[in-house]
Amino acid sequence: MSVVRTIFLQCPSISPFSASATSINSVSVKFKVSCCSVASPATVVNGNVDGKPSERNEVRLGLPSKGRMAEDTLDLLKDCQLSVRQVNPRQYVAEIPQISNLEVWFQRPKDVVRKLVSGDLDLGIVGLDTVQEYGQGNEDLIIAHDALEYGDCRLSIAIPKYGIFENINSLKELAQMPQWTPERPLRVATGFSYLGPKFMKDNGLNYVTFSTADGALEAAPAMGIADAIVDLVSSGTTLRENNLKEIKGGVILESQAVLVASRRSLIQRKGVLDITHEMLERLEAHLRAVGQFTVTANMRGSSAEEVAERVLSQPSLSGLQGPTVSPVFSKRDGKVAADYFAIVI
Ligand SMILES: Nc1ncnc2c1ncn2[C@@H]1O[C@H](COP(=O)(O)OP(=O)(O)OP(=O)(O)O)[C@@H](O)[C@H]1O
Ligand SMILES: O=P(O)(O)OC[C@H]1O[C@H](OP(=O)(O)OP(=O)(O)O)[C@H](O)[C@@H]1O
Ligand SMILES: [Mg+2]
Repeated sequence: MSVVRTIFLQCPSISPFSASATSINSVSVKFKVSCCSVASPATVVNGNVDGKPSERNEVRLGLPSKGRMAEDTLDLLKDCQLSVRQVNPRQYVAEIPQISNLEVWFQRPKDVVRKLVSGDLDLGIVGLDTVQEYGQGNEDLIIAHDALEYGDCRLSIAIPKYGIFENINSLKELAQMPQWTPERPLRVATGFSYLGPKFMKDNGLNYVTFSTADGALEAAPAMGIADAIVDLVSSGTTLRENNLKEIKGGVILESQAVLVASRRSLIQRKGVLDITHEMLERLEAHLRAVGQFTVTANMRGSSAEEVAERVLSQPSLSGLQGPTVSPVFSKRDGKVAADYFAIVI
């Protein structure tokens, strides 16, 4: 448990002369991950030939080396008492002292996914969008934890608010626009060249072409390069500032950071399953504790039982178990007395 912040309570019914609340950093959680068999036939891939794990003894975890996920990932692991120790920031390999036999490798998010597929990494933390885009439905990739509660965004189609799109508010309406023909298809700019076309195809948009771009996609419609874009949206500010809008039925994927594992590694590489358990227990313990607090307050009373009774008379104060009540001793007129009791709930 670590102290994150202290608040002072003002609660007349328990008349505290002081109280503090400490956010709980972890609760006890036990996980069981099991893996049955490899669902897909073994393929020949770099570092992982015929489904056999490559020759190494260490378990490898890939983390984002850059971008917005990099710092948040290290912060989350630190909150789970899994501090990543990097000898120097230019080195791409690091360790987590609490887990022996684990190597941490810093890679671009898309390379974390590619290297999981190739067998050069066993575990990784990236956004679900990156797993889906670069994993392309590969059955070797298993989402071990699907909600690490940061990196929230959605992959969405956006179109201009103006011109021929002014009254278009749904994917259906977009698909039915007479403008799109084999000669003049809907032009979509996206960095998601797997998920974008797949979604359009699955939703019956036939006359569509895609162009790829790495950044500032929101400028493409105004520049006349594209009619629509498929990109990540979080607050919606970038779309708004560029006169674009999302449409009904146009969300391709809801994404946040996930822990992803290679199925073959879980089954075949010694230590991967145990390390995955250990990480899941720590992650879940931390995530479940978010928003829970331990409150310590000193209450006046004639006995511990009387104080406990008053606390328990308010179900919202009882907590999961407890309260713990202990006398607070002070010296008055040369005599030791306990007029107050410390409650912990
Ligand atoms: N605006 C956003 N808000 C929240 N999370 C986001 C946002 N944009 C992206 N993400 C999440 O963060 C991940 C990394 O995005 P980021 O833009 O930091 O890196 P990148 O796209 O790999 O790098 P770059 O954009 O420089 O090519 C994305 O895959 C997605 O899961
Ligand atoms: O809805 P918002 O909160 O405005 O966020 C959306 C923007 O965030 C991402 O871009 P990023 O900041 O990663 O820049 P990039 O285009 O260089 O990837 C994404 O590609 C959008 O452009
Ligand atoms: Mg980006």
